[in-house]
Amino acid sequence: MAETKSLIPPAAAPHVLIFPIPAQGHINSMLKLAELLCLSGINVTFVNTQQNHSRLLSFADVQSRFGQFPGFCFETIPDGVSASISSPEDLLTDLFDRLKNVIKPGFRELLTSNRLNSDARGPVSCIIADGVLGFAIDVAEDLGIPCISFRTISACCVWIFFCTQKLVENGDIPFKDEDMDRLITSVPEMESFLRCRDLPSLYRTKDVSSPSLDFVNTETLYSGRAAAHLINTFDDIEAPILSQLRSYWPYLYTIGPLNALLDNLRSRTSSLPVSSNASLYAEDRSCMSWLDRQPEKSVVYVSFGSIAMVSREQWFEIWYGLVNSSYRFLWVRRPDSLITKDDEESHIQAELVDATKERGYTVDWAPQEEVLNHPAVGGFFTHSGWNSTLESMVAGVPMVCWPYLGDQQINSRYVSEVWKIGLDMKDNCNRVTVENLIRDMMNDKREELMQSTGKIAKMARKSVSPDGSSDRNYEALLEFIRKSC
Ligand SMILES: O=c1ccn([C@@H]2O[C@H](COP(=O)(O)OP(=O)(O)O[C@H]3O[C@H](CO)[C@@H](O)[C@H](O)[C@H]3O)[C@@H](O)[C@H]2O)c(=O)[nH]1
Ligand SMILES: C[C@H]1CC[C@@H]2C(C(=O)O)=CO[C@@H](O)[C@@H]21
Repeated sequence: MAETKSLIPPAAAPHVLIFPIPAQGHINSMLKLAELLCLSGINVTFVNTQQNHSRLLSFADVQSRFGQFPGFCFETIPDGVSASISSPEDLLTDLFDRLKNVIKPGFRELLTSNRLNSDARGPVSCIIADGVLGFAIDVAEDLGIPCISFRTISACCVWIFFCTQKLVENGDIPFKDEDMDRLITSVPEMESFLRCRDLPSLYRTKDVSSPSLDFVNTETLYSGRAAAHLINTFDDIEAPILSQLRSYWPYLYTIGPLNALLDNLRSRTSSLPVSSNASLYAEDRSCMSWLDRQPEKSVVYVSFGSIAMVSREQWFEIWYGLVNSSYRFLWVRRPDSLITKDDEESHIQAELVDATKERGYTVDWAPQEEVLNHPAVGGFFTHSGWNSTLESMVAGVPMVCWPYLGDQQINSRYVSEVWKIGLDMKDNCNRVTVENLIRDMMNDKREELMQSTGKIAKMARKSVSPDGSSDRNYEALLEFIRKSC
């Protein structure tokens, strides 16, 4: 990978505009890409919606992280602030409405007004937009510049969305029976292990033309119009799927795990220690000193990402399961993640509170990448969001997976059946299962899990090191961006 000594881009450097959908998992990976491009001497404008931008300014030190790059700047567009969200269905519907009615016109206005043109960095020469924002491709076409589509989920999930029509023709969806363990054979490369329950959660609908599934399918097909495609994955773990996708998307650059690629480029180009914090929530760093006091590999880290919501019943099953497993735990309880009904009383058993004081620690939000790399952490109880999955792979930490929505159902199947780096608790949230799987991860099945975890972590590091697949693809991406300027 070419080194860049100066952080000031040359006068004729390309100007890339990066645009994620307004969600934590998407902003995290796209900000990593933004930093990589800055380190490679590219000018970058990063577009956030207003609300997320103020949260980033409040909770993540993005100003000092990006202040060192004179070629970088943030822009904001309106987001259409929504009422409080009380269910995952509301969350998706609300997001899709805001994308259509507020964010899309705001984005077009930003690019077609003079706001960006008076910029000393020159006009935007290329857009990198979230893979589900097809309208950005239209805007790029109107401006006569290329749009690169960045899909932030796993390649295996993208591939399933590609196969929706086949799933319908084969009668696999909508599900006709209650047997969620039925094998699905119409997704090439997954015939031997894909069950109904492993399909992305959007397929759990009686209506295959439901707005949410329709949105994702339409966007997946539409993104074929993009000039190139990025996925935050690496070839070693998803090779068969990637060769299928490459027959549709010839310029598909796999550049993951982005957190590891960024660490590598940072260590080669700059000596400043920088944090990757891109949190939309206030991080509680007190958990790091708590971890410092725990024995090596003794703690189960528990976090279900930025979107998942748990019912009160699930919350208590998880809590009992953790306590009954007897392992130490650090649990991220995002304040907006617990679904409560007004009439519910909170009788928390003293035994739970006492056991938590003794061997548990809870925070609203944690510095997750640091936590996963802390020597005291021995396992990750996760919702299988794609960033969390990659971060765990890189840190070499085995997982217990409790998938919630979207790609998480298929990610957890790959974790348990293909990569064998974790155990899948899908659709089965009760205290006994939690207890048993935590014990399996931390003790009974630890040796076999650690063997595969070690192998995958090594592959991940190799892919981002000089001449690894992701490193080479990143170079090819730079070449593509430079040619388009
Ligand atoms: O206490 C916490 C919890 C999480 N994180 C970070 O937040 C991100 C969470 O991302 P992810 O694991 O992908 O989960 P979600 O926030 O749920 O992400 C959404 O976006 C992802 C990328 O598209 C999808 O894979 C998920 O299914 C979708 O829910 C990760 O980088 C974590 O390191 C923290 O920093 N602190
Ligand atoms: C909020 C969800 C809608 C689309 C995103 C997605 C994708 O297909 O890229 C999957 O799950 C979530 O991350 C997003």
